[in-house]
Order: sequence, then structure tokens, then C-alpha cells
Amino acid sequence: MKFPVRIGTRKSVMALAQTEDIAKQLSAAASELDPQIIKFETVGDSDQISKLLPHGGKGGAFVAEIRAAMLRGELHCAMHSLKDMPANEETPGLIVAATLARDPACDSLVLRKGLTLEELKKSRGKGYTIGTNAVRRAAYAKRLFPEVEVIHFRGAADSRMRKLDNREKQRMPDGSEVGPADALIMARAGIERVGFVDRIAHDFTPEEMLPAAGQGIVAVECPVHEWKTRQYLALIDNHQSRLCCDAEREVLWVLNGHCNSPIAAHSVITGDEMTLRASVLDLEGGMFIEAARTGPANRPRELGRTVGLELLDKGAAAVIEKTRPE
Ligand SMILES: NCc1[nH]cc(CCC(=O)O)c1CC(=O)O
Repeated sequence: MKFPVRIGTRKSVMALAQTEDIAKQLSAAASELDPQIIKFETVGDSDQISKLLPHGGKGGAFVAEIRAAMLRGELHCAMHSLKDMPANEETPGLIVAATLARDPACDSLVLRKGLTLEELKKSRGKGYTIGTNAVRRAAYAKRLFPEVEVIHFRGAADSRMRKLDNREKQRMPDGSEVGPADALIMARAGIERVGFVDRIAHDFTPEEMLPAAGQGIVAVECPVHEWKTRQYLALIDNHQSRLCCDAEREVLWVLNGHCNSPIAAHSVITGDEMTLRASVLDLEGGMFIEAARTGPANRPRELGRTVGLELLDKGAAAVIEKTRPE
């Protein structure tokens, strides 16, 4: 007897690769399972021009429609990039039932053909454009290449690559155009999942660019009452990922971040200790508030709370409020 498991996902190349990974891990963990991938086109995907805010930010744009389908009982579970899941609002009735083993958490630099990292460094970015829509990446990019122009650039990972290579401009919400981009900053995990690893010119170290909370972790969300599904998902839950997830998301929770908050949080486990670093950046990249602590790896929320409170002590709330969408 086969048990169907209906897994909801967005239908971008990256999202499908992540969902196929879940399906493969479930089949390997329990041969009686028959994972089925149910594809959704979300507002966040179909509208590639607007900033995400009109759709309720990342959480609203990408996560809400699939969550609603789960709550209606149409799905057993759903794939999310943990990074895209808001941490400052709970969805009653849903739980993160599995976090897969983490892929690299770092951000990477991708360059158009003909441009080298040396040239970008030597020029301090002068005369070049870097495409990203993340305030965090923009702020770090400005610190690394002070004279670079950061331009709004969004779309699925594979379509960003195509726009870079074809030297396409990016249309803006008000009808104007920016670009083309000379370089992009994207998550290494996403680049790997869409098959463009050979285009990576540089992996940023955590000192150069601290990743977003949850970056590189695929999460499976599930209705709390789906006991059978939860039991199966427990088989593919990775303990270390879960600890990092809890620590990094606690920082977001303490800071009451919003979808556009310039917050970074990244944890590393060594033996039975965890080191958690987090930062809050102001929009122009002029101000970096940072905190780092090491503590027992099996107390991730305590560590997250300590680091979050230290950031607040150092003035993080004012910076976060400044960037809050109207
Ligand atoms: N916002 C889109 C998104 N959500 C998760 C990833 C990367 C993969 C991951 O962090 O698991 C990306 C693309 C990017 O940030 O470049």
C-alpha cells in the first residue's frame, strides 16, 4: 500500500529542485511513500516587476497562497526556503516539521562575461552596477565596493542569470528601467540548485557578507494535525539544521523584523558549541550593528535571544523602524 504525500511548492526551477530533494529523501526514508509535487504560481512569482512590498513582502508574496491550500487540506505539506518564512508571525495550525541538511549558507558574486573580481575590487566598484533586491546584500556590497551602484534586481535565480548575460535592463514599478547589471549577488545554495555553480566568481566569507537567517536551509511546513505526515517528515529532519534554524530565527523574532529588515544572522556548530553572529545594517550601509556569542548548541533559542537583545542594546530597533515599509 502506497501513501501519497502531496507537497506544495512554487514552480520556479529552484523551488522545484528543492521539492524534488524532499521527495527523494522521503522515498529513501520510507519506501511506502508516494511523494507528489503540486505546483503553485504565486503572485510573488508572476509579478517580476513590482517590488515585493505591495504583495505583503516576501512572506505574503511567496508563502501565503501555499499556506492557505495546506489549511484547506489540499496538501500534506509544503516546501519553503526557510529564509523566506517570516519569523515574527506564526501561522496557527502549521508547523515546520522538517529542516533538511543545510546547503552552503553564503552569498556569492556572479559577474558578467569580461569583468573580473580584481577589476571590481581595484575600481572600488566605480562605474559598475550590482543587482540585488535585498537591503542586507546592498549594504554589504556598499561596504565591500564603496563606489558601486546597487540596482534593484529580482526574479527567479535562473532568470536573473539570463538577464545578466543578455545585458537586459530591469523594469521598475514606476515604468522606468535600470541596469543592465554588471554583477549579481545571490545565495550560493540557489545558484547550485539552478545549475550555475560554474558562474560563481567569489563566495563571500561571513566577515565580508553575513548571510540571512535560514539561508541555505529547505524547510517543510505541515498542518499540526497531519500526524502521519509529521512522523514521516521527522525522518528527514536534520538536527543541526534545526538548531541553526531555531537560533537564527530567534534573532529575527526578538528584533521583530519585517520582510524588508536589513538583518543578517548566521550560526555555526562546532562540536557541542554554537557560534551565532548577527547584524543589523542601515539602508545606506553606513552603520553596522553587530553581535556574536558562543554557547551550548543545544540551547539555540537562548543564544538567539542573547544576541538579539545585544543588538537591541546597541540601537538596532531604530534602524529596523527606519526601513519599515509604510
Ligand atoms: N528570495 C528568494 C530565495 N529564497 C531562497 C533563496 C536561496 C536559497 C536558500 O537560501 O535556501 C533565494 C534566492 C537568493 O536569495 O538568491
